[in-house]
Amino acid sequence: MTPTEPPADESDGNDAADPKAAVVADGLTKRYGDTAVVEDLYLGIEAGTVYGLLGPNGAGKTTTIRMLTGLAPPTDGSARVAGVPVSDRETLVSQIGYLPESTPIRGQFTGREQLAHHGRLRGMESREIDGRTEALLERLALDSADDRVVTYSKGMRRKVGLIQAIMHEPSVVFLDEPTAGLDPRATRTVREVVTELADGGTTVCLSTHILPVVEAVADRVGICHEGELVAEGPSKELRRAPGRHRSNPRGRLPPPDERARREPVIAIGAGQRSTDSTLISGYPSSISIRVRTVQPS
Ligand SMILES: Nc1ncnc2c1ncn2[C@@H]1O[C@H](COP(=O)(O)OP(=O)(O)OP(=O)(O)O)[C@@H](O)[C@H]1O
Repeated sequence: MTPTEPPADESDGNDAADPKAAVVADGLTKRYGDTAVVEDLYLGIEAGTVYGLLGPNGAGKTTTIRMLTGLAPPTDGSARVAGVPVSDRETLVSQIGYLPESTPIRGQFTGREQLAHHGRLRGMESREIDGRTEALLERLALDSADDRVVTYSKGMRRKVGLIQAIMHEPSVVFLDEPTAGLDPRATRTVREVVTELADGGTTVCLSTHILPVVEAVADRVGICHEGELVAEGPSKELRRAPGRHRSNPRGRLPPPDERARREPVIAIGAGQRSTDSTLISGYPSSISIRVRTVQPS
């Protein structure tokens, strides 16, 4: 059972009837061949909040987002986003925005042209496209909008992708590693934009393997490990053991006792009884965390 699986005695275990639920996943599973890369995922994201999917490389974050955006059909289970079943991608696209892990680039276009093209695909009027584009280019400090996107740096492409994801003012936005390739200043701006979206009533679901990003913006956090949501709870209850650090810079695995001291501990549900503990190993990648799954005592 995943940490968020509804108790068996709840009416039908489906939050879709809850008007506050913008994203509901009900036993969502994705298998490739015999391998389950996302397994039995139960998730409910309240409208107007920011949800962070945190986990190391290969944990299943992108696959989860691709299922929730209707791009990867689930092998099992179901999900609704903004009240729309993810199987109905045609209806879903008007409700959602999506920043994929690799920013889609139309090499022959300038940044401005790419955004205008996307706006038209989303049914926006020219005046609306122009207004939103100018406002967001300024907000994200992207001043090369008339250069061809093929000449953009990774960070600039990320900004174009983010504008594309939000310019049509969707009710739910999915951001896959939104701060990847951004410098600290741009990272701060993106965090602010995410917070502003939620303040304006937009629901944001973002994936990252960077703990401070989640701590800064997310209302709730789900920790993915090997395709399962191993812990879930309010981000303000994330706890890191003092004095522990992130990773071994040389990428060598230290001895187990030293490893245990070095790895940050995340406990969700502070002050509650710990029931088990799972080591999420990411060596030598950028996240290596021990998760203590807790439940009320
Ligand atoms: N089309 C596919 N066919 C087979 N396996 C796949 C496919 N797509 C993803 N996987 C596998 O599913 C697992 C989860 O991948 P996913 O990209 O969802 O993880 P992630 O948490 O987003 O990782 P990252 O942070 O590196 O992007 C990985 O082991 C990956 O190799």
